Amino acid sequence: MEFDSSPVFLNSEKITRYIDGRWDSLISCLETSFVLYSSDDGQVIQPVRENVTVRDYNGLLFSMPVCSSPHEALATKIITVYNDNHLRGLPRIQGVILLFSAVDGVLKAILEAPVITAKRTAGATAVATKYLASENPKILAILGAGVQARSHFEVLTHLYNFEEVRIWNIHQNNGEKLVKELNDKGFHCVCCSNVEEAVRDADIIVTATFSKTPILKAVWVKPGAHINVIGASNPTSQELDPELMRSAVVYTDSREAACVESGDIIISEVEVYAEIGEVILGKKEAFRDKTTVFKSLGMAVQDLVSAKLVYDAYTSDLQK
Ligand SMILES: NC(=O)C1=CN([C@@H]2O[C@H](COP(=O)(O)OP(=O)(O)OC[C@H]3O[C@@H](n4cnc5c(N)ncnc54)[C@H](OP(=O)(O)O)[C@@H]3O)[C@@H](O)[C@H]2O)C=CC1
Ligand SMILES: O=C([O-])C1=[NH+]CCC1
Repeated sequence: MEFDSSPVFLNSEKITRYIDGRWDSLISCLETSFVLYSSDDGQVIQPVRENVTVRDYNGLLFSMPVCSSPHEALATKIITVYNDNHLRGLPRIQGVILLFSAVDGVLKAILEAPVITAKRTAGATAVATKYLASENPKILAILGAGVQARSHFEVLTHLYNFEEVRIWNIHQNNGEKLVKELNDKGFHCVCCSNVEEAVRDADIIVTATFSKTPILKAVWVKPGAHINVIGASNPTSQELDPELMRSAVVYTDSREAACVESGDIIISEVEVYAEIGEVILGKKEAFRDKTTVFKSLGMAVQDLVSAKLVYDAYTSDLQK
């Protein structure tokens, strides 16, 4: 029997070709992944990710396995997160996603992780924002000016027509660089010199930084705003002050992960009200008129559905 076992290797450039301009398909896949995960009927098996600390170099190694029966697929994302890599001129997040057939265990593809991680995280935020933000949001504030800030800008301006987009970054020159890059493409964004100025009256806020301590305070946030908390993905880091966490209705992607991984939840001692999948399933309410927090940690099933979207587009292109 002939058996060609070679998996395809999809680098960032190829992935970008098959994922760019496909926000609606990606958002729809991610919505499905939230539903499958929160259905709790064994269709998705996703343990809490493992991580190893690289103490000497301020690094982490994450391993994120998952099986999705409806997709007949298995995946594992393996990434490193090195906080000081900007000093080396390297990305802080690197790695690969391995995509297997669940039917026979064949490794189908190896995909570079950064582009998918950027897009699927922003796409997941888009799903949460669609359910939790007020109708017709006018002001968007993004805290951070890195990879996630860019992909969140892209997806949220795809979904909404904002009157104002404000960006704040710890190093203002990097914030200004991003604002210039976006304005050169025809957008109109402003760079703010402090967080309070950036979030004043904002309807939607994104925190996408590597801060370990809170950067966003309750007193600065308009009641009823929706906040997507993307950073602080470990039990000792926070992006939001505990008062803000306690005054908001808190949603997350995975309750099981949030209770062991999210400093914003653990240190603030808040209850998770619902997984976003439970809201989509109609099991829990979406409080659009209250201040809401979506604590995003990132799930392997999001990587699986996104990798599959790219792989399927690539293989159907080959058959043309
Ligand atoms: N929820 C999820 O699914 C995912 C979450 N993440 C998390 O999102 C966050 C952003 O990741 P990503 O955009 O890829 O990273 P980048 O390195 O591209 O950007 C990081 C941003 O954080 C800023 N920053 C660094 N240190 C601090 C600090 N002490 N206080 C405030 N801002 C700071 C950086 O500013 P400057 O460059 O000027 O130093 C930069 O704007 C990280 O916490 C990461 O772990 C990432 C992937 C998925
Ligand atoms: O889900 C993910 O890929 C990550 N979450 C935190 C860092 C990377």
